[in-house]
Amino acid sequence: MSDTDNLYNTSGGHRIGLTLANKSFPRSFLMALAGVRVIELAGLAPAPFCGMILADFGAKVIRVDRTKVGMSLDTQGRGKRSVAINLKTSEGVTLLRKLCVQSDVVLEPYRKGVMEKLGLGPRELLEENPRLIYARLTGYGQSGSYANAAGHDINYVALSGLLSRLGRSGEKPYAPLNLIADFAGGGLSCALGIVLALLERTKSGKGQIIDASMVEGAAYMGSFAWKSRSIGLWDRPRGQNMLDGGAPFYDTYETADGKYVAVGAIEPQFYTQLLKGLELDAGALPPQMSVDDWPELSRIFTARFASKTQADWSRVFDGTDACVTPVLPLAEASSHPHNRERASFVKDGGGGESPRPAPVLSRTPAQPCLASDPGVGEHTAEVLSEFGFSSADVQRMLAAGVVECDAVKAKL
Ligand SMILES: CCCCCCCCCCCC[C@H](C)C(=O)SCCNC(=O)CCNC(=O)[C@H](O)C(C)(C)COP(=O)(O)OP(=O)(O)OC[C@H]1O[C@@H](n2cnc3c(N)ncnc32)[C@H](O)[C@@H]1OP(=O)(O)O
Repeated sequence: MSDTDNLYNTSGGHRIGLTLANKSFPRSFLMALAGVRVIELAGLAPAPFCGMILADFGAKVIRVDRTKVGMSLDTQGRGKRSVAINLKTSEGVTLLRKLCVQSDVVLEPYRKGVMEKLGLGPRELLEENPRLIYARLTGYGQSGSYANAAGHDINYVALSGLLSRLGRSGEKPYAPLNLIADFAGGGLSCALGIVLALLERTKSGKGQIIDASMVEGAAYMGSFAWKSRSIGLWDRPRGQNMLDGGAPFYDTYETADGKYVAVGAIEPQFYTQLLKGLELDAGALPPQMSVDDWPELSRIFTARFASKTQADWSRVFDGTDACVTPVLPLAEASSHPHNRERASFVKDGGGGESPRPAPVLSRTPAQPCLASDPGVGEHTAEVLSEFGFSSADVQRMLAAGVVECDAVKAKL
């Protein structure tokens, strides 16, 4: 039995406890980022995802919410605690500075200059805590002529160059959800920067500033698109190349029941398996790499795939190297046998399903918190007490509107 088997059961994806080398350990000690304290200033999507990754792998993440907002828009709040602070008061600013002095990482998602205006820029905070890692996650970075502009994922992907390559032939560029800049190039790459800075700090003893631009993070994530131009992968217009929907052997097809399958049979030996499963005679078809014949081959494949249901095609192709898989809706991904066997999805206390943190570390895997996400100010009193504030201090700040507490959720 592997360590992963011990960590997650294989029926519903619930964590059933941690047992390594026949010993039981408390949850927090075994995670890779145990002992790391993170202050995350509440943002829209990329910084919350970054904070959730850090929390999943064991960091203590405190989300700083605004006061008077009622509810949080953070859907990536797993494993975090929330403190609500009014940073438009000088005492709120002083309070945040005190939290940062005792922390390892501050993560801020605001437009360039916002933190400096508040007196919370890297100069001030690193002077008070030279070990602090100051992560700035923005769209355009801290310099350049767009640095002050508002924007969202689609704008950052556009400026990275990648959006020009995404979309079907003859159609306009198409942004695939907000995955590329917000999450791959933003939250995930910022988390990598933080982990790298934490690693480096073990040698230098010093913190540093991370300038995470989503334009650059997206472009970097897409390095393959730039560097594989040398082998002609992108010579044709958008949507007419091998990996962007142009090739019949790398595409999706509708099945008889209105569902879809994904085909990725690139190598000749896998392509042979695809033709075999489709019961097509290779000798009667144009060669696989005859680009001019791709539209014709696509029509043949389309007709074939439309003749059976998705489940029929799974029966044909499962267990072969044809590289054909069902296109699963989100709601069905966790119940696919392969994902179920690996417990790739977890259920939280409220029954909501989401992906288990990846990758799996053999000795110190992530253990996602299955409790409900924090409400705004749910942990204000608890966290401030941990940072050394007396309950009289907290009561005074509550009365002055410097901080807010969700009394119901905090069970005060
Ligand atoms: C009707 C609306 C429904 C909305 C439903 C939303 C559902 C979620 C949907 C998620 C969509 C995700 C989309 C696709 C994305 O791409 S998210 C990525 C967005 N871009 C970034 O994060 C890049 C970096 N950030 C930014 O560029 C900007 O923050 C922004 C996103 C353009 C928003 O700009 P803006 O609202 O003007 O805010 P900023 O200039 O950053 O200033 C923030 C102001 O808030 C203040 N603030 C912060 N914390 C506190 C606090 N605790 N207490 C009191 N005040 C606080 C700051 O001081 C600052 O104030 P000020 O300097 O403006 O006076």
